[in-house]
Amino acid sequence: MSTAGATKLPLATVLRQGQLRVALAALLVVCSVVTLGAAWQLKGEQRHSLDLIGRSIAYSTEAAVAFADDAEASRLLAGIGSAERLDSARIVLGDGREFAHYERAPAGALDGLQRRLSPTLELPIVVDGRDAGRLVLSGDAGFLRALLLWAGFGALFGVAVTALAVAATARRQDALVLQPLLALSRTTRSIRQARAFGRRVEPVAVAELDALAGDFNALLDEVQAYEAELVARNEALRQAYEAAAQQSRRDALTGVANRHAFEERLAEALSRARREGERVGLLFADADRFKAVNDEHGHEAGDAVLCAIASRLNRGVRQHDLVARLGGDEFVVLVAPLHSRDELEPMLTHLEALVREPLPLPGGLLLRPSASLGAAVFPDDGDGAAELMAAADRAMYRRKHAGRNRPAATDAPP
Ligand SMILES: Nc1nc2c(ncn2[C@@H]2O[C@H](COP(=O)(O)OP(=O)(O)OP(=O)(O)O)[C@@H](O)[C@H]2O)c(=O)[nH]1
Repeated sequence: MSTAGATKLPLATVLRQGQLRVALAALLVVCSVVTLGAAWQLKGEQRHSLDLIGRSIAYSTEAAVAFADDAEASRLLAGIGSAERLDSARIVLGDGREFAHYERAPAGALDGLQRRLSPTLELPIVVDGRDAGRLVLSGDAGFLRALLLWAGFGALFGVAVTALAVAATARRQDALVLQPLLALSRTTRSIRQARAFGRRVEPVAVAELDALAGDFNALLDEVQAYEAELVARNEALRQAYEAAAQQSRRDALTGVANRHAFEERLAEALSRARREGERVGLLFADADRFKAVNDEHGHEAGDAVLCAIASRLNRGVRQHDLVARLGGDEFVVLVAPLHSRDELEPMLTHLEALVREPLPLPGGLLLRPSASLGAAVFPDDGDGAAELMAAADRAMYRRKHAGRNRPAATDAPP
């Protein structure tokens, strides 16, 4: 049976309706059986007593019939009939004539029904050994009416007691079954909405529901552990990604920015400078006679010189300037923002002096690295990155050819 789309009934309604139906059906069956049983039993008793009353009347009226004293017969019928609460009593003679008659007065609205329910009895009246007539009696069904009334009251009382009992049972079921189920439902919803997997369902009194709550909490334990594992994995991945991203922007030998990172920063600095109307300085540095260092002292000494140049350039620039190695023995410095190109010449001199500091190497070797630097300025020496790089490179070569390590003019006048 599919219940998709159908109106959903609350559990409380289903339980209460079920209980009420069962209780009322049981009440109806009990009332019916008790009432019918009592009626059947009473009717038997009444038939028996009507038989005794009939015999008594037949005996008492025998003389009146024998002497054709209908007045006496009627008096006797009325006396016994009213004392025994009969509906009616008649004496009918053998030729069919009514000899004497008693009829009680009608009793209320249900009198007709009562008379229909009344048992009847016919007895012969024997005078001197021959049939002189017959006695026709109709008993009193008032007891049946009373019984039906009592059954009705009993049923009403039973319905009231049943309703109270169902209400009390429903309250208990509410506390033991419905409320825990509703709490489980509320907790599930709030966990789903807030993704709060740390919440737990409270233990409950009913064993099966408590087992359900326990299973639910165990499931939450697993979800929480799984979520924590995912968070840890994500964090590890994020850190690995960041380290890789950092790594991809660093020069492996010297640790300063590589060409890729430098080109990005230069492009950003130029677009900002265009927007804000600022200047950007670009320094190009090339180690002097570096090949000779490699050739005379070995590749490791050459590497040490490259690392020293990188760290000395880094030491000599402002905090927000960027030193990068383009490759081989070539370095660049991004000076941004630059307020005046006059700032560059002292910077070049300072950096060259820093690079020239003696460099002790393992084995007691003492080298004096040197580098030639040239500068270019945006927008004076070029509008784009390539033009600026070329201008700075030219300035560096002029300086190098003018005599390594000696200050040289920049590519364009200030
Ligand atoms: N040790 C080392 N040497 C490198 C590295 N990359 C490039 N080189 C060497 O650097 C040298 C570059 O020499 P050049 O710039 O052509 O010449 P130079 O001797 O510096 O001459 P000038 O610039 O005219 O003074 C070459 O011999 C390259 O083999 C590196 O990572 N480590």
